[in-house]
Amino acid sequence: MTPHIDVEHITLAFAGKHASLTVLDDVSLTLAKGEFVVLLGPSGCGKSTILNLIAGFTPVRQGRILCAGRPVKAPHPSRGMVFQQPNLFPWLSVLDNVTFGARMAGRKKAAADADANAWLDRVGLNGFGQHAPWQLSGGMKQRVALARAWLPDPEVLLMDEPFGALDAQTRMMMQELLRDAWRQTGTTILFVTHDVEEALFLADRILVMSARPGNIVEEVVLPFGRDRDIETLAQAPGYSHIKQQVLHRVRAEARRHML
Ligand SMILES: Nc1ncnc2c1ncn2[C@@H]1O[C@H](COP(=O)(O)OP(=O)(O)OP(=O)(O)O)[C@@H](O)[C@H]1O
Repeated sequence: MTPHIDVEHITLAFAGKHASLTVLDDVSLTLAKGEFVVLLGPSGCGKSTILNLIAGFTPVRQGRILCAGRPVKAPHPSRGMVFQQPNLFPWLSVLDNVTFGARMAGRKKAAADADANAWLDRVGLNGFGQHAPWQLSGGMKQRVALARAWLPDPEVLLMDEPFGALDAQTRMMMQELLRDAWRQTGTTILFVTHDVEEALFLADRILVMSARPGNIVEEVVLPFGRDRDIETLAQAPGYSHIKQQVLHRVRAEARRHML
């Protein structure tokens, strides 16, 4: 089967003041259509850089990236991005934040509003469309960011530690909400986190990266199926073993980074 996202032999260095910094060294990975893949790895190993390359924000210099068989050359609405900070426009209502991109792309307001309201409903924000961002909690703002990212019906969502700034309870609710939305839409997702339990709950497959220069050093296919209960997943056969395996690898790479 042709992969939906195909990252082939990417090497990338950033120019520094005195020398260049090689961040990615011959990285290859693929995502199948509708797959949920989580990237884990030490700080600075190049996880966000991979997302930026796939999004088209950072130009590919060595290697190539294909999305649905076509080379990625620039950002495109079919590849959405969600960041740790929701980055809402403070002067716009929740509804106008969600529809902003769609309206800039020329969609009629009534149609965009109808779709945005359906998304606000889906993320549990029914009735909040006319609120201002400052009237929302951190978790609610991030739900707006999810609705905004999903509104153009992207084929791929790139998520850079989207729940990293949330408290533990809110984070769990957001993880459940994300899994539900993903299962309904079938969007292909590449998700970056430092949290191994988050990865175990969300992913079909986990990719562990080495310390910089980053490369994929381990791939773990999770055997838990797609019906997962966040409260009982830890009792699933193999969970403890896989958690230990992934944690061990991530910590070993992080230690290597510190040396
Ligand atoms: N535009 C840029 N110019 C120069 N250096 C950059 C640029 N973007 C990233 N870097 C450097 O590339 C390396 C990898 O950064 P990146 O943000 O991809 O890491 P990360 O794995 O996502 O880290 P973290 O887990 O801490 O968010 C870092 O050393 C960073 O300083």
